[in-house]
Amino acid sequence: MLEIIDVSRRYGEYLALRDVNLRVHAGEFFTLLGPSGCGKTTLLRSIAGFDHPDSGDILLDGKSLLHLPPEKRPVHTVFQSYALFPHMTVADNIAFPLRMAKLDKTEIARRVEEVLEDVRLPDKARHYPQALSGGQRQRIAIARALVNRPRLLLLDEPLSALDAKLREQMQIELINLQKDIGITFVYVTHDQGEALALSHRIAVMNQGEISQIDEPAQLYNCPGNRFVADFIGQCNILDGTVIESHSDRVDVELDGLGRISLSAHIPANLHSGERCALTLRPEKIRLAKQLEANDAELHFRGQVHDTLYMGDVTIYIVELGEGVKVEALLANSAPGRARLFDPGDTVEIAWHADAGHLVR
Ligand SMILES: Nc1ncnc2c1ncn2[C@@H]1O[C@H](COP(=O)(O)OP(=O)(O)OP(=O)(O)O)[C@@H](O)[C@H]1O
Repeated sequence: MLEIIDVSRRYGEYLALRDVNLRVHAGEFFTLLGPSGCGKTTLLRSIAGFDHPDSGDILLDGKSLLHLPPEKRPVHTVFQSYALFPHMTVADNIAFPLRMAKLDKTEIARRVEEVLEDVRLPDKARHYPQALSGGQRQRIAIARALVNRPRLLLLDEPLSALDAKLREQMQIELINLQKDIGITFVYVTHDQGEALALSHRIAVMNQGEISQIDEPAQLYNCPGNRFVADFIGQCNILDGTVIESHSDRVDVELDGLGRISLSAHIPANLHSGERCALTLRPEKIRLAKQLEANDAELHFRGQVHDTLYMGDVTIYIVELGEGVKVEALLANSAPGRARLFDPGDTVEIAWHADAGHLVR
């Protein structure tokens, strides 16, 4: 439905977008995720028409948007700051774009009522924005964006002004709202947790380029490169060298840990001598005083270096030798103690041979 084709944007010397290509499907909740300055807002503004690419094209249903000014594009943007008019009631705020479009009064009233139902605030029509909570204001801003029935809703960090509890509640509401109304969402955030929770697919951006586009679980479990592994969630990144690459497995010498053999999650065309890294999520690691041997697993012995008590879980940083440390995470399901092991304790750790994901 939305196609970004070879889009580049330069600000002076700085290349903010570099040959960006992506496709968003109709009805999809699609997220642009990346650290500050990676270009996600520039891309969103280019879709909205507030910025113009130097090269490339942006198509909606096969037609280029580039020659259209923002107000002529069938697209609406919701910003982090709600941008509601404080002197107007909620109903007047929502009606504003319809009045601009000179719709008749009964049609305006009908649509305002309908969209207030969509965002589940039908009784707030006569209130002023300052009488609403942050979450309610953002829902009204979304209602105002939806009232014109855009083909595409662009959302630029719309929840970042809300506190953590309210944010989670609004995330659930956004998922349900998008499902109910079926409009395509393109969402911008630097918060990886939010992206994983909300999106059908995520484009991870790094320095103006798309690093990987995938579904949340795929991005988390099978990162395509070190940047994605590191940016999404906690991750152990164990450097190594390819010893031998076969059609069905690869042998890798992990720095300070020795040789391992992997038969899944292997990048294509690895060659002997090439540097690589095993990416391994902390919750995939088993940790105990003693672990029974299991042929499917890789076993190591180490010493607890630090512990971090997080309430629900405790993170154990275990030194496996020669300065190689891994982070393992254990749920604190038993009541009472904050940690099972203390710094200095000798422990055994193990992970399934295919639990990690090899990247270049
Ligand atoms: N109008 C502009 N003039 C010059 N440089 C700009 C302009 N707009 C953005 N940039 C630069 O382009 C890069 C990408 O900016 P952009 O706002 O797209 O990043 P972002 O990923 O949205 O970051 P953030 O999350 O901080 O908003 C940044 O380095 C920024 O400084």
